[in-house]
Parts: sequence; C-alpha cells; structure tokens
Amino acid sequence: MAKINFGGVEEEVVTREEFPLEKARETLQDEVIAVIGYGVQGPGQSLNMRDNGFNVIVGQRKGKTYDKAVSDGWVPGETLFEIEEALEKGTIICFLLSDAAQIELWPTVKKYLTAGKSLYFSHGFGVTYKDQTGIVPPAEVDVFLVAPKGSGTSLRRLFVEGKGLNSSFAIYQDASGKARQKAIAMGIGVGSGYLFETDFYKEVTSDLTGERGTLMGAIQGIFAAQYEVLRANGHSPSEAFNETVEELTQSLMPLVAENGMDWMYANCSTTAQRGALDWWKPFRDATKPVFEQLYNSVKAGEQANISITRNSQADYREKLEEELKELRESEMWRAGTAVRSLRPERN
Ligand SMILES: NC(=O)C1=CN([C@@H]2O[C@H](COP(=O)(O)OP(=O)(O)OC[C@H]3O[C@@H](n4cnc5c(N)ncnc54)[C@H](O)[C@@H]3O)[C@@H](O)[C@H]2O)C=CC1
Ligand SMILES: CC(=O)[C@](C)(O)C(=O)O
Ligand SMILES: [Mg+2]
Ligand SMILES: [Mg+2]
Repeated sequence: MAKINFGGVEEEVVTREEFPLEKARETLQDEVIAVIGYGVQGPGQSLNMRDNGFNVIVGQRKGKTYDKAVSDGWVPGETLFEIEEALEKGTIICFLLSDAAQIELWPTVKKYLTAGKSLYFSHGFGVTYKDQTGIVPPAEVDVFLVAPKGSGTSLRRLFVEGKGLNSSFAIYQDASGKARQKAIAMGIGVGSGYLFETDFYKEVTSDLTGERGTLMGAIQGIFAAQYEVLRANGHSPSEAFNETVEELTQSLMPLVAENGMDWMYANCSTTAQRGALDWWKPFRDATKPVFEQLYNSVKAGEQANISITRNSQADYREKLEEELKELRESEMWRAGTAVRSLRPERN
C-alpha cells in the first residue's frame, strides 16, 4: 500500500502501479466472476473486467436488460445465463442488483454460496442493514466490496478513454485468508483509479449521505433555489439557466476538477472572487444543519428503510418515473434542454 498525504492526513491506498493488472489477473485466474444484475453497475463492471482479460459471466433475468447484455456481446449459454445458472457457475458472485431487489433474491443467492466461494458487493447496504434486509452471508465464504465512486456509466466511459474512477474497498469476512487480495484484484479489474480502504458501515453511510447531499440531492435543491429567485426577479429562463447550471457544468466545474476550487476562482474576475469568498461561508452555515439532519437519518437506518420500502413496491418504477418527469418537465430543466440543443458541437 502506498502512503499518501491527503491534506495533512496520511492514508494507505492501493495504486495501479503497486497492484498492476497482471497481478490482478494472476490473483483471480482460477475464478469465474459472475456478475448478477445488468442495471447500471453490472454493465460497467462486467465489460471492464472482460476487456481486462478476466473470466466473467453475466446472470440476468430475461427481458430488456438481458437483450442489452446480448447487444453488448455477452453470449447466451456461454457468457450470459439466467441468474440461477450464473450463481451456480460463479465462484465470485457479484451481487449487483438494486439494494431493494437484493432482499428478494437473497435466499436464492445463499443456496449457491458454498465453501470457497466469494460474495462481492458494490455497496455496504445489504449486510450493514441486515436487520432490514436479512442478508447474513454464510461463514465459509469471503465477503468483500468494491464501490466505484460514480455511476457505472461513467466507470465504463472513463475506462474506454483510458481513465478510471476511484473506488473504495472493504473486507467483511475473510474465510480463505485471501479476501483482501481478491478484493483489491477486483477493484483493479473493474477499472478503478486508486483504491482506498473502508468498512461496510462507513461505505454505506458516506454513500447514502453523498448521493442525498452534494452529489445529487443538495445540488438540485440549490439550483432550484437560485433559479427561482432569478425568475421571480424578472430574469429570462435563458439567463437564469445559464447563470445557474450551464456555466457551472461547462465552464467552472471542469476547472475545479482540473486543479481545485482556488484555481477555478483564480480564473474568474476579481469581482467574482470577492463575492464568492464572502458568500461561501453563509451558504455552508445555512446548509450544514440539513447535512447533519441527513447524516443522523442515515445513521439511524431511516434512509435505508425508506429506500427498501419504496423500492420494493410493485409499481416503484412508475412512481419513480413520475418524480423524474416532474424534474424533466420543470421550467428550469426544459430550459436546459433548449440550452443544450444550442451548444455549437450539437449542430
Ligand atoms: N448505479 C450506480 O452507478 C451505483 C450503484 N452502486 C451499487 O451497486 C448495486 C447495483 O446498483 P445498480 O446498478 O444501480 O442497480 P439497478 O437498480 O440498476 O438494478 C440492477 C439490476 O437488478 C435487476 N433487478 C431488479 N429487481 C430485480 C428482481 N426482483 N429480481 C431480479 N433482478 C432484479 C434489474 O433488472 C437490473 O438489471 C447497488 O448495491 C448500488 O447501491 C454503487 C455505486 C454506483
Ligand atoms: C453513482 C453512485 O455512486 C451513487 C450515487 O452512490 C449511486 O448510484 O448509488
Ligand atoms: Mg456512490
Ligand atoms: Mg449509492
């Protein structure tokens, strides 16, 4: 493990240099990696592992996603199977169904977790909230996770571009004495940038906080608040959308990604810098109580409970679609559609 100083705190992390792809392949050469589920993480991880030369099969029930797997080059009867058949053939079972669906399939998965096999997650959810999920792995299997810090779609896209998303990894159960090596090898195999270690509890609590917070929930909330204030004061949708979203995603966030916040600030006017430096703390102070409320709710298991309850309902997809439609059909995001259609590269 490489010791790296993260802002004054030393952490041990795994880089691709110290755990090269060849070593990962060697570690897993006798394994059949069965990716169960072909939603968002399933395609990203399985295709990256296949392209990296691992022995991968996919297990997916028949339907639209099964057909997508076929069009991605998985061959029925050779590398693509019904879930139970893949569970039987696999020695590392990658449980990549949605967290709610994992509950329903768990009794089936458990049947195939014989001694010597491994159970792999990309989330600490199932075992951390075992009181709610009933997921308690048998003692004689290795249990570990690799959680890519981003969408499976980006995991695949970045891999194809020769880049990589960072991932965390964690060991829950080490029956073989080799769980750690296997977990790291899987992390390298799915196309991670660097790997940092965590545990199942910390993975799920940070993940549920992040996606409800700055990554997805808070960002939409703050966009909506600013957009609404601008519109209420007579600004056009074009002006409000550009000043709230388009400039951020197209101009300023790429600068933050490249070299940090002060670098982005430094590339803006002194007027903008003065205002940003004066206003970031009031925004922090206003939102911090909401983040604290969120974290406490995650810690109490409430967010897991909501996610399980809502996503287990028979009509959850229709209801989800209604809520996504509300976003899509809001003035702000319809304005966004128009703005994107006018990007020079789209013509
Ligand atoms: N979406 C993402 O990019 C990320 C997801 N994760 C984690 O990875 C895991 C997989 O998540 P996603 O790829 O988002 O899953 P998903 O919500 O896209 O579902 C995956 C698959 O589950 C199948 N499925 C759903 N209900 C089923 C049922 N009752 N029986 C059989 N199959 C069923 C669907 O057909 C789909 O192919 C989760 O633990 C998630 O928290 C981690 C990092 C990012
Ligand atoms: C993409 C990711 O890492 C998330 C936001 O945590 C998820 O999809 O669950
Ligand atoms: Mg995440
Ligand atoms: Mg998540």
